[in-house]
Amino acid sequence: MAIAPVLPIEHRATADCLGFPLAEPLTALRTQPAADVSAMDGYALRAADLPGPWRVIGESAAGRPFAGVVGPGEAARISTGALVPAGADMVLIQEDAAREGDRLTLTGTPPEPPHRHIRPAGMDFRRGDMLMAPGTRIGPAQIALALTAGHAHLPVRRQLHLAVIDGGDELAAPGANLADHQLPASNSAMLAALAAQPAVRITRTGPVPDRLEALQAAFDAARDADVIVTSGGASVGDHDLVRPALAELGAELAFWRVAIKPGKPLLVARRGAQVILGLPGNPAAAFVTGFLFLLPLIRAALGAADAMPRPIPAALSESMPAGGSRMEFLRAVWDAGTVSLDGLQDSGALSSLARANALVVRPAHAPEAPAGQFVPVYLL
Ligand SMILES: Nc1nc2c(c(=O)[nH]1)N[C@H]1C(S)=C(S)[C@@H](COP(=O)(O)OP(=O)(O)OC[C@H]3O[C@@H](n4cnc5c(N)ncnc54)[C@H](O)[C@@H]3O)O[C@H]1N2
Ligand code: MOO
Repeated sequence: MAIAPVLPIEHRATADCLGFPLAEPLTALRTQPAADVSAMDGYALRAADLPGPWRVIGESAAGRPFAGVVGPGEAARISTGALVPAGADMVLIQEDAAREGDRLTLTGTPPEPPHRHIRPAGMDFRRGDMLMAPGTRIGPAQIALALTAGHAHLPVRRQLHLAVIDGGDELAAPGANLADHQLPASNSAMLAALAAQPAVRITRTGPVPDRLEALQAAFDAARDADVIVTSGGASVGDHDLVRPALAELGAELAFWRVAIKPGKPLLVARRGAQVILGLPGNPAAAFVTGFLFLLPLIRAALGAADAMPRPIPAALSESMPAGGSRMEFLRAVWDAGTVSLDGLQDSGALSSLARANALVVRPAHAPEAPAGQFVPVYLL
């Protein structure tokens, strides 16, 4: 992941930060709650005055506190979230009280301990508390926490610009009438969907024909992207033009080919700060390498603490045949801790990819694994 571009930090409106990793540590700018508040609707009074009765002298509502002091024998009507008035140290819930005019009597059981229905100042966090570490992914709860802690804006990396290019003479636009030598382009839409998130701005180009100048022009048009991802043309055939096109553009090849199945002809290159991922054209190979390489690259560039996908153990529902010379990522269905391999693992097959919700990892040269054995699984 050392190859990931480092995106600059900016301050973004907190409500618009969904999915962005936090770029700097976040400390609380305020204490929550700022003062003691009631957790229930009822009456604020003094525990020492139990068992009552009391005289109701005013009201503390959420956002409209009671200005006076609750003295001996007195009570204030109070609502959930309202400040506990000065003098009071107990909230009697209204179900345990009866009120007639300003006279309040105890009908049920008083709270035990007496402060049970009072949320003390700082119960959630205090000003200066460290709330979130850099790299934390901002989800719905993190948005609410940051806002409550007084942060209208958050430090995050700027949006990553991803350019996705479809290439190949056999590819046609969606919906076109097709001859047998043609098929609808689907990889760039699939990869764009895989990468889609608010922190990523995606542009798509193609299908680009198998001509060096056409591919170079597509790369050139995407020169401002942080990451370019192509699919197809990464292998060894006469029409596999990604490497030659990159060489012409002066991009530096970081590596080409990895010992995984599907996904062998994966290519990674750099052009200045830009990273180019050349994924294989076979759709399942494009998906698997997108999941294993593109998504971690995006997460690392955005500064996520957990850039790499994490496998979980799951039990095989049936035996798994011995593996070959490459590490494999097998399409499977995971259900409640058990995983079933799909019978169709050809890297050109999309039907099994669409059925799968998991990838089972089979190491190179793995012996046959019996049913019930735990294997590492990536949930999709
Ligand atoms: N002699 C060898 N042949 C091949 C090798 C090898 O090592 N030696 N590797 C094989 C492996 S493994 C893979 S994976 C493929 C990948 O090749 P490419 O990345 O060059 O992909 P293409 O040949 O361009 O296309 C493969 C396949 O995928 C379809 N495709 C391509 N792009 C799209 C798209 N955008 N949308 C939908 N489908 C797409 C394309 O039509 C082909 O059917 O190479 C093996 N060959
Ligand atoms: O490595 Mo390729 O993706 O299997 O057909």
